[in-house]
Amino acid sequence: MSDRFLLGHGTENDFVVLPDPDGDRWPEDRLDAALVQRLCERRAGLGGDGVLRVVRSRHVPDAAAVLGDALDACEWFMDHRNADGSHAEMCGNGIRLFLHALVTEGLLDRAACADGVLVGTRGGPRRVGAGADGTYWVDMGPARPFGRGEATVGGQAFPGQAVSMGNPHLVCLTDADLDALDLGRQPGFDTGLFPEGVNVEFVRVLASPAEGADAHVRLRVHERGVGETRSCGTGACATAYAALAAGADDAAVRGTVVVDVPGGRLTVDVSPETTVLRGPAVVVASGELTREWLGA
Ligand SMILES: N[C@H](CCC[C@H](N)C(=O)O)C(=O)O
Repeated sequence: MSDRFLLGHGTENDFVVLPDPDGDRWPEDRLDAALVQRLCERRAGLGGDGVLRVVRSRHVPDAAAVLGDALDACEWFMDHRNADGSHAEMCGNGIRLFLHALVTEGLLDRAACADGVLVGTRGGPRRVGAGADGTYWVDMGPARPFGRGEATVGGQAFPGQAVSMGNPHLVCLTDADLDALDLGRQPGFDTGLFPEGVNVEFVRVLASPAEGADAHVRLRVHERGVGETRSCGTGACATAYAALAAGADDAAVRGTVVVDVPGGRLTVDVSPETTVLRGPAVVVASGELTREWLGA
């Protein structure tokens, strides 16, 4: 049995990638929350914000329930876990790395990805494609606002917009000094609005968007099930929606937003119909987990 892994990232939101095409290397009962936590530890393990298992959809027990009629069209399934071992519905940086890993592992031809490949996720099917510039794009589906909330950090309140990208986000537009925020612990939030927890973005809207962009923002993010990360793809999409919506009525939320995250730059195209996320993906290294570590 191969215990091969890859390490990679999308704008420094990094993941342990476990190639498991036939579902026999890392079945659900082996890749449990405890092993995910150990893999993601940055000293005693490989280190990562989460784990991406690369597996054909037919080998994922809950794939039929989340994909429905799209099951046969999604050969591959992104089995994502947060660093704490929890499942999430969607991961925007992770799914770009997922497609890139399929290409680097020789399981998919990059040239066949220009028009996009349908990938299964626990948030449903998502189309992911290879850009001509070496980046990847993801059709993330429409941003869905679902109320107003408030985050608290160090006793300071930050009003925000609740937005679902399949997973829940609270986007707090603020003039505060983002670098002064202590995101070493989970910001306070309304558990009534977010009963399953929430990813919280703190966002500065910058002046003078770059050429071709309708808005330019900078964010820091505290991710559900992880902690502060260098980037969050679904968070960038939720943020782009909220930044554009702040100045328009919901029906007219449309535009291109440049999102600067601590780990790099993402671009998001927002429309009432859908949200397209664009950004890089890098496979850093590959290797084998040792018997010693696995048996530890
Ligand atoms: N922590 C998130 C999942 C990962 C999202 C993020 N890494 C991304 O790139 O979208 C959640 O529990 O909803």
